[in-house]
Amino acid sequence: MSTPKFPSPSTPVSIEGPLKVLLLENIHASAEEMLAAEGFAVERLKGALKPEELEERIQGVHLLGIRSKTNVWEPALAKAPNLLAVGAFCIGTNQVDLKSANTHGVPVFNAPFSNTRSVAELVIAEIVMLTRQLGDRNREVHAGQWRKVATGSHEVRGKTLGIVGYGHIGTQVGVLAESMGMRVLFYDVMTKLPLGNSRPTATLHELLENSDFVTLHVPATPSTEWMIGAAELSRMRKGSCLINASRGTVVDIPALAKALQSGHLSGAAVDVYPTEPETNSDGFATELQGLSNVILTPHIGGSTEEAQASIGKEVATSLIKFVRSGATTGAVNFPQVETPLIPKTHRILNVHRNTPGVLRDINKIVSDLNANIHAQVLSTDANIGYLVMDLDQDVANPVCNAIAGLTTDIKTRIVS
Ligand SMILES: NC(=O)C1=CN([C@@H]2O[C@H](COP(=O)(O)OP(=O)(O)OC[C@H]3O[C@@H](n4cnc5c(N)ncnc54)[C@H](O)[C@@H]3O)[C@@H](O)[C@H]2O)C=CC1
Ligand SMILES: O=C(O)C(=O)COP(=O)(O)O
Repeated sequence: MSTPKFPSPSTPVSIEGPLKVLLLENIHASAEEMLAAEGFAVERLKGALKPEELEERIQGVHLLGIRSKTNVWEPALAKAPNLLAVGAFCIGTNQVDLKSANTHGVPVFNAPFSNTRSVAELVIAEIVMLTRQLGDRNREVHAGQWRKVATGSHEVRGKTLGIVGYGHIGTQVGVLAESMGMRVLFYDVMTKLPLGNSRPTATLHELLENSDFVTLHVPATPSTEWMIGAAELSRMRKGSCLINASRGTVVDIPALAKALQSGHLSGAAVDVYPTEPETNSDGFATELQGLSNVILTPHIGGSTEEAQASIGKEVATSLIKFVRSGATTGAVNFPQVETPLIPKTHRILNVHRNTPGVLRDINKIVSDLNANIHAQVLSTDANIGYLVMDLDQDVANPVCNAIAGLTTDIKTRIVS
């Protein structure tokens, strides 16, 4: 395990003027509206930022909003000592160095459910498109060719769908597929409740060998990196199809291209790629371009108006609750604390290194100032402790300044 890098601020988080919010990647307007309504100064950009660009733009930012593209790594976090939180307006948080955000006292909030149905519906559409070769037929007629064929076209009814990753998206795909008469298998590293008539397979290989369509719904983790390579593709049934709307690092694309060119696979639908452009004005190239019965989409699985509006509201709500009360419920990398504000008190939020004696030092500061603690909640993880403390208003500032001066302090602020 790498030793965590802790900042040592020695002063509380400084917030002069309105809270500065930077929203990237065309985050839905609902988020900007909610955050601006709180009196925050919101800047909203359409594209993602490269790591070196983010290191520049993040300086002075209190709340950062991203989607799946912008990487938030340690160098950027180290240049944003006043960054309070990151909102990942999506599901996946693999683009954020979660451990570094944790040790910098920065909770990361995402929207774990809001776009799952959108992805599931895209996958169902792609299963039908692939089995009827609609992409090719569509292109041919647009080009003035009339190629009416049944060869290689099949009904989905009675075919087998194999789902890799039976989570929020995979389960919805399974239910929708069953409603179309498909047989559903799934492979997951966790024991899952099979919905409907779906059935788990003991191994990934068992799923690959018994499916007409394989769809991937796993997160980007070390265990899923390149999990579908040449060996796995060769285990898939001849004439079967692969769908990837999870992460680009799950599938070895050159190997997929070879499996398609050889005719081993009869089609594929790919929505995510190992590297993707930061903005819509950038070009894009992949070995899959020009191959027949291959559907290529620009990471739009979650891109519906319904999903984006819902995500915008959900993550903005989490960020506002954290700013106003310190609630970390739902943060993917932080100790979970949520406790109601107490009238006529000032709330101190303190993130510290999880070493013995910190709470003793903090409570000594409080008792030396004869302060009355109305409420105190502490939650810890391996690296940090997160303390929420409600004090009499007249002592909160000196206590906050003294706590921030402790060598174990990571981030301390008073909830205004
Ligand atoms: N293309 C797009 O626009 C979108 C892509 N996604 C991607 O889809 C992924 C899945 O989303 P959800 O279903 O909401 O996540 P989830 O966390 O509900 O489900 C993921 C499932 O994968 C399983 N899993 C993890 N590692 C595995 C492995 N090595 N082998 C087999 N199963 C494994 C987990 O146990 C879990 O059941 C997200 O992490 C994200 O990367 C999500 C939304 C939109
Ligand atoms: O929700 C996810 O994890 C996604 O991949 C969606 O990504 P996006 O918000 O479209 O950049």
